[in-house]
Amino acid sequence: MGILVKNISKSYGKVTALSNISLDVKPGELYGLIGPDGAGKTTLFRILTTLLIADKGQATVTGFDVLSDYKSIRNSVGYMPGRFSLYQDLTVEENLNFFATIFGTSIAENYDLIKDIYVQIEPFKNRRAGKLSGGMKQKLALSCALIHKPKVLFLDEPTTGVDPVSRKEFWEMLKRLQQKGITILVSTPYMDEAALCDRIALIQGGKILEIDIPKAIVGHFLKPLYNISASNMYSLITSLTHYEHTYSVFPFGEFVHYTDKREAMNVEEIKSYLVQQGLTNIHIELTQPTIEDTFMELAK
Ligand SMILES: Nc1ncnc2c1ncn2[C@@H]1O[C@H](COP(=O)(O)OP(=O)(O)OP(=O)(O)O)[C@@H](O)[C@H]1O
Repeated sequence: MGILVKNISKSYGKVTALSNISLDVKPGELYGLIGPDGAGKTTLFRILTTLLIADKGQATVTGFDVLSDYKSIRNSVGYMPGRFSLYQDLTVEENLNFFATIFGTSIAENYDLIKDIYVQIEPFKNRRAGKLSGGMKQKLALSCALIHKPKVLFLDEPTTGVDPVSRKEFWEMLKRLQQKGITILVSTPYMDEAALCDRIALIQGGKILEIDIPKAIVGHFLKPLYNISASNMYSLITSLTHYEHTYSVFPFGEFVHYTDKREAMNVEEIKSYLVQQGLTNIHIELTQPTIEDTFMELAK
């Protein structure tokens, strides 16, 4: 009994935040909700943590219904919202004590579960939360979300605004929590983090584009994909955007990711077109699609 979402819809006035969303998260799964800002991720988290009521559809968390059993859900889940989950004027230790107290427990009682994470911020336990770095705030917020031993953990964009090293450490912590039997639903706008989940749902504009294991998601990208580079990135993108055979083009690190409308594409033809456009140092090679490519294609 993990999380079950069936045909959930939610609008704010004229804005449709979620449109007929269905998904299921298996017990013990690390499940990613992947999508850009405004995709509807926070709205879904708020519905599942019983802070918001959906307009339509049903949802259960560990078998409890979000409407009729909301009290049981609140006792058995941990929620780390994207922003403002900590009391900035309380110290690290006071924040943790506060969250433990409202759930009728103590830091000592559940220390085992948070130990790995908390030891890293314990040296700063007398520092106010408002004065912590992004990575430290994130560790404290996770400790607070875990202090009552939840069965399910909801993490809304936990790595947004966090440096790459702390992001990596954070995902390692999530893997360890998963091994302790906690079901985790995590949202992120970072496509590279998607590959670290057992399963992912790609979401945009309140709709699910695709659900699968990360490896299989890239299998949904069917066109040959090319890495193209040249002396001037800006005019490379502009030229390819205006090329009559272009199907898709977008910047990808030091390259442009390109697909062609034609069944059989002629690399030399593109090269000579780009030379005509005044570009030099042109390199074109086939490449493997990433989750980001698949997302862009499905969102088209
Ligand atoms: N209280 C609200 N009133 C009106 N519109 C809202 C409200 N909350 C969210 N929205 C709109 O609903 C849509 C989905 O927002 P939501 O916050 O769920 O997305 P998100 O994927 O979490 O993105 P973000 O990371 O930007 O919060 C957006 O268009 C947003 O502007």
